[in-house]
Amino acid sequence: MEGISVAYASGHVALRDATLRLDQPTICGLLGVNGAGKSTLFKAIMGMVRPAAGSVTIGGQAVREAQRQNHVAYVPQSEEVDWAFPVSVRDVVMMGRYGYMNRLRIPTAADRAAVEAGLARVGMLEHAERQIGQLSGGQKKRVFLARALAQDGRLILLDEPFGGVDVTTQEQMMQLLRELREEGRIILVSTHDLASVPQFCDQVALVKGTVLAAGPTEAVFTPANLARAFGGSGAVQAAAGLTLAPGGEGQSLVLDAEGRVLGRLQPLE
Ligand SMILES: Nc1ncnc2c1ncn2[C@@H]1O[C@H](COP(=O)(O)OP(=O)(O)OP(=O)(O)O)[C@@H](O)[C@H]1O
Repeated sequence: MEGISVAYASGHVALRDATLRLDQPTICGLLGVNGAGKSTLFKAIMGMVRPAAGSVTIGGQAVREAQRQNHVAYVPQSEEVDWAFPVSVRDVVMMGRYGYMNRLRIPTAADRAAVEAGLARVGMLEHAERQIGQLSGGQKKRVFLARALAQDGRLILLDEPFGGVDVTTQEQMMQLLRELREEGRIILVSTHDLASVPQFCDQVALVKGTVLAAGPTEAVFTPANLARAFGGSGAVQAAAGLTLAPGGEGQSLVLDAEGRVLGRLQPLE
């Protein structure tokens, strides 16, 4: 995305002159405080909001064309889903195949196979017949991940997929996302779990009304940048349960609550 600005009907400008380029298989963490504009950035990539300025291209194509070719899969924030809607887990995952179907939406054997494979990969086959509202928080996340898998998108957007999931589920989801990267996909994932960023994200993009900084984690996930994005390193540390300790040569060590070293941060230029 190149220089995009997005204003809502209320007149609120959620993003101004935001630029982000992801050009190889990667896991990029989208970080920022509540209201920073992360979901808005996803919506711009999905074509759900129209930028007032700037452009978004996916694989060199306009958003609409990339959508038509099913290149972009989206795992929404749980709050955006109507869980009372009377559909089963399998129905939701099948929605990932709609873009491949004609207007009558009659699934082919390939569509069914993709759905079963997606359900199996996230461990939700045994729950396939359940109404989506009956699932636990972690199971709900898995269902939408399975929908993205069934869609077979080259770019996968996940809006806070780890919120409210247990440690084991989070680790399984992260492992799956690593596999998807190895398959050549680009993963853009918003998260408030800063502690997992150094091991999980190849790249980070810091958002605060724009993209403040983006690039390789070791270069961008720095104390100074985090302070810019989150308004003070003390707040970051408290929010993430992180501690920063001097690591020599101007570097900082990121320690978790138990004092384990999670990563090493380079000083900001
Ligand atoms: N439909 C809307 N109409 C008006 N303002 C909106 C709308 N959606 C979002 N906003 C505003 O735009 C800003 C960015 O919101 P956005 O949802 O992109 O933030 P976010 O970074 O995803 O936050 P969170 O971490 O809480 O999910 C916020 O100030 C929000 O209040």
